[in-house]
Amino acid sequence: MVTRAGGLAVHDLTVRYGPTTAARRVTFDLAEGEVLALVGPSGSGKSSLLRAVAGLEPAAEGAVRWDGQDLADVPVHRRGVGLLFQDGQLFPHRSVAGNVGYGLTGLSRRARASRVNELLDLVGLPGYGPRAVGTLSGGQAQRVALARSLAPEPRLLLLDEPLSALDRALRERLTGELRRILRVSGTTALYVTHDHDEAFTVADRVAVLLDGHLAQVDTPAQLWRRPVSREVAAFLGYGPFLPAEIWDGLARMVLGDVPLPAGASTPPAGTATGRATSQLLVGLGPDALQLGGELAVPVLARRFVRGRTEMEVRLPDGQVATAVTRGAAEAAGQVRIRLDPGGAVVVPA
Ligand SMILES: Nc1ncnc2c1ncn2[C@@H]1O[C@H](COP(=O)(O)OP(=O)(O)OP(=O)(O)O)[C@@H](O)[C@H]1O
Repeated sequence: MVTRAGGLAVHDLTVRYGPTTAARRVTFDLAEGEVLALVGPSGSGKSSLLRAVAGLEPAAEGAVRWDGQDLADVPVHRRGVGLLFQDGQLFPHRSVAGNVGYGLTGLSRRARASRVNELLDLVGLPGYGPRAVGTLSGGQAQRVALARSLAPEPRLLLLDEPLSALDRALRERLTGELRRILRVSGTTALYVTHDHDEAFTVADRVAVLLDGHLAQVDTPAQLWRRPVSREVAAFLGYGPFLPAEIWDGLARMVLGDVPLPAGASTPPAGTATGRATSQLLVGLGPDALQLGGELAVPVLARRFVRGRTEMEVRLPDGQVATAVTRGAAEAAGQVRIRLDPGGAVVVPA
């Protein structure tokens, strides 16, 4: 990987707690102004990595650099990083303005008040300065915490599950707002979340951490269309996986043909166009199976969510998959399904 001169460079970083290796030889970089999300299942090492970048956890091996400078001997408070956690932990005895202005030292009273107002505008809470923090809703409190962490203009903002304590509707709304706020303020940020949808919304690139190792770093679109492995695809929500063979540039399997990804100049390793092979898997995405095809399959369960019916069906090979249709649909014991090839991905077996 090419390490850019500017911004953050994490190189071969390993984080250990006694015998437990939480992150193993992780390498990535982050350009100034870029937002990178770090996603992965619970226990995959996301927080440990973030803490090591902040300097809250020592690196067992490897390096964290900013603009080429090794930060190993730079203490947390001199790294120029801002931190925002799940519970923003506002100072309860300070007003909103007192919280936001907390890290603003060396400014005149007037300049400080003006900067606080600017930040409250940015996070959508104009006029909230005099409010007691105890009177804020959870979403408002988290926005104040964000304003406080942005106030001193940290060169790097580290966010660890900043929205996960909020309810789903609020989380979805604030995710979009967070993206806007980070863009407008030009903030360089590392954003930890276990929710890939949140990561896709907020970040320019997404890094998938699985069991302590970095499995893939890509743009959201590229990650979704071309997960590098079954494990990454499964984390993103693809599944079940069905064995396939390549024939003339198509992955052929029991439910139909799936084109190899656009731009895939060569088939995945171990395969050859025009020759049968058992080296591939097709992962079904959430919309890959639609009602109204040829193949009759038994229905195991049905639910109506967000205006569409999702049916759990049993595929010919015995695996359980989800077939969807718009609107509310009744299901007798069987339905006919078809594959939408655009909703499936091809990964190495
Ligand atoms: N202070 C600690 N002491 C010992 N082990 C730890 C410590 N902190 C984390 N671990 C272990 O390191 C591994 C990675 O944990 P980490 O919290 O970094 O994962 P995570 O991906 O952030 O998980 P989550 O999404 O659940 O917060 C886990 O096996 C965890 O049990």
